[in-house]
Amino acid sequence: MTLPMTIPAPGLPTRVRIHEVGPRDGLQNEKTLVPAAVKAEFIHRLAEAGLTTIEATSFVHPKWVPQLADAEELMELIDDVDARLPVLVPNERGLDRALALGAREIAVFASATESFAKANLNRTVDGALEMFEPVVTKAKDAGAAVRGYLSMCFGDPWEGPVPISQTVSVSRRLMDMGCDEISLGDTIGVATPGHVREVLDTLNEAGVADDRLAVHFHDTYGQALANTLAALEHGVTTVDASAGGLGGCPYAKSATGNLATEDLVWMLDGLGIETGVDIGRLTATSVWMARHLGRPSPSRTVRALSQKEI
Ligand SMILES: CC(C)(COP(=O)([O-])OP(=O)([O-])OC[C@H]1O[C@@H](n2cnc3c(N)ncnc32)[C@H](O)[C@@H]1OP(=O)([O-])[O-])[C@@H](O)C(=O)NCCC(=O)NCCSC(=O)C[C@@](C)(O)CC(=O)[O-]
Repeated sequence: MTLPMTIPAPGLPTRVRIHEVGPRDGLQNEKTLVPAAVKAEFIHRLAEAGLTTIEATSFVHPKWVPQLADAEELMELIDDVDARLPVLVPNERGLDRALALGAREIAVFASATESFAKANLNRTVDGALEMFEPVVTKAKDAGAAVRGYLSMCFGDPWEGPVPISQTVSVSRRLMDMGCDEISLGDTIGVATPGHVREVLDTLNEAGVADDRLAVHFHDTYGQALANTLAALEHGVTTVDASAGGLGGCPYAKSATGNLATEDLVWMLDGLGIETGVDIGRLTATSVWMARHLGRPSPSRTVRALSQKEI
C-alpha cells in the first residue's frame, strides 16, 4: 500500500472534496444503455465508499444524451442515498423536471468557445448564458445550490488553444449570475500544470477566488494528476473525478476519460490529504461497473489494486 504522510506537505490543503462525476459524465457517452437499476446501485456503492458529492444524471433533451433519458426513474431509486446529488440542467425545462424530483443542487454548463457552445447546446456562448440566467435565478429562489461548468477552458478541438481572457470572461459572467462554484473543464485533456497555474492566477486577479473554483481534468495526455496537484498547490480544494476513469463528452471530438477517482485518491492518500474515501471499496465498485460495461477500467490504480486483495 501507499505510505501516507502524516501531515500534508506545506502549501497543500488538509482536505479535498471530491465531486464524483462517474454516473453522469462517466456514463453519458456509453453506447449501450445501462439500466437505471445498475446506475442506482453504482451511486449507492459510491456513497458507501465515502464519496459525499455524486453527480447523478442530467435533465437534458433525451435525444441529445440517450444514456441519461432515465433521469426521472433514476432519481426515484436514489432518494435514500446519503450524499449530495447534483444534476445537470441546461434550461428551465430541465430545471423544472429536476426540482419536481427534489433535486437540491443543479449545474448549468457553459463553454469558453463558440464551437463547443454550438455543438453542445445549439447556442452561441451569449445565447447559452441567456438561457442559463433564469435557470440560476429560479434554482436559487428554490433554495438549490448552483454549479457553473465551464468547458474548453484550455483548448478546443475545433479552435485550438483557448485565450485565457475567454475563460475568465465567461467565468465572471457565471459568478455574476449567481453560480456558487465554477468547475473549470479541460474537456479534451490538453492542459499542462503551468497553463493551469496561469489560468488560476488570471481568474484570481479578475476576482474569481480559488475557494469558488473546482477543476475538471480529462486524462488524454496523462496530465490530469499533475494538473490537479498544480491546482491544489494554488489553493483549489474541490476536484472532479470519475470512478474507474469512465467518461468523455459526446459533443467534444477527442474527449477521453476523466481523471479516475482511484488515481486521485491514491495520490491524496499518499500526500496525507483527507477525502473520506475508502479506496478498496471504491476500486471494487469500479471493477463491478467495468464488468457491466464489458471492458476493463483504464485507471492504473484500479488495475493495480484489483490484482491484489482489496
Ligand atoms: C440545450 C438543448 C435542449 C437545446 O437543444 P435545442 O434542440 O436547441 O432545443 P430547443 O430549446 O429548441 O427545444 C427542442 C425540443 O427539446 C425539448 N427540450 C428542451 N429542453 C429539454 C429538456 N431539458 N428536457 C427535455 N426536453 C427538452 C423542447 O421541449 C423541444 O421539444 P418539442 O417542442 O420539439 O417536442 C440541447 O442542446 C441539449 O439537451 N444539450 C445537452 C448536451 C449535453 O448534455 N452535453 C453533455 C454535458 S456537458 C459536458 O459533458 C462537459 C462537462 C460538464 O462534463 C465539463 C467538461 O468536461 O468540459
